[in-house]
Amino acid sequence: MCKSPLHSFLVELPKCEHHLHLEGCLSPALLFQLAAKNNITLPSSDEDPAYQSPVTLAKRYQHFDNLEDFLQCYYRGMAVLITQNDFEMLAWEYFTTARRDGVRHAEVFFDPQSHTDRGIAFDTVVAGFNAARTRAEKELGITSCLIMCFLRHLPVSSAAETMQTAITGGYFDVSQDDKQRAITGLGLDSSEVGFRPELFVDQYREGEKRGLRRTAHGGEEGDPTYISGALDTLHVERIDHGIRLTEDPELLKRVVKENILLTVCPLSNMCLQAVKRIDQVPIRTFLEAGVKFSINSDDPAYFGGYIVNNYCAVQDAFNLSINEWRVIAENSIHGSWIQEARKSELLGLLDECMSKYSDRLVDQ
Ligand SMILES: Nc1ncnc2[nH]cnc12
Ligand SMILES: [Zn+2]
Repeated sequence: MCKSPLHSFLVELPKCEHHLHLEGCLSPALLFQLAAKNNITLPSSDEDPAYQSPVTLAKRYQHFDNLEDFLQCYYRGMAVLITQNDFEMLAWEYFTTARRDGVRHAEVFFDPQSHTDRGIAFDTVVAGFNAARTRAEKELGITSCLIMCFLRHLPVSSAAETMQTAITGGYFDVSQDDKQRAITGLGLDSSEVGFRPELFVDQYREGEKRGLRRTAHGGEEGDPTYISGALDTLHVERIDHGIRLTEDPELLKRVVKENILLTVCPLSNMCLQAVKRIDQVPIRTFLEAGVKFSINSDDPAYFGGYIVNNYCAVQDAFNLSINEWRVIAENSIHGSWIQEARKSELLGLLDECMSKYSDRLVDQ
């Protein structure tokens, strides 16, 4: 709950989430539950005292030194995900929380290599996630799409193999009736510095040829050349994070001109020490320069909150007006990879929300 009188408005605002790692929704409670069910031995107290209980693990998540420190916890925790139902439970936990937070559409990442490397079949992962997506659309009214990420710290040959598995399995075949099996886009995540976007040009070219949507993490810890590299060589339509864009004014102008959406994750940036305080996330700079962005939760189980917590943190730090929030919400809808009819529906909901609250809240 934020201190702002805009709190209920922020909850009700129809939201699109574009930067959410499904594996980043693995709460300490679910991790312990799945470990017990699947007979997975967690690290002993000598190895890592954080794994004593869900409470000690939650405490460990309160401080990360940087992205690398977080990624170690993130990959280690995934060992408990084994069956299709585990992946479904994980995604369902996300969707139910997202609905509570007013999310209407979600474009979610997953990291297949972190599972196939442990001997879990690609289809087990996708089938589990897609079962939750189907249920979320039916029972919660949340539309969604799935974005397959390559782990940039692994050899490019592993990304190439993953791409081949998805192609052979027909997961990119947009003409198939079984739409829930489909993967809509490609993403690029994990350790950024030293793993340049250009390495993955072949996979992205192949994806582009097949009509896949494209995004990549960039400018989270890496300098602005990680952003320009992704635009130039991977032909991405969005940049995930992108906060270091402010260090290159010419590139910032290009991002505006080319209508690139940044998927900003304020609580993540603070937890991973990219910024010291939320007011150092360049929200105001982006709004003033006309850079389009959405606000997202990244890995909510690790970073102290889901999407509304991120909206509230931004509101507490920047005291935005309801019209500035309207711009953010509109840009999130327009930047979504959805059909025009769904966009119109969401814009209609936004209009309703604005008229309900503009009478109640005096615009600052
Ligand atoms: N914030 C982040 N940056 C890079 N890779 C990630 N994988 C999960 N969260 C990530
Ligand atoms: Zn991320």
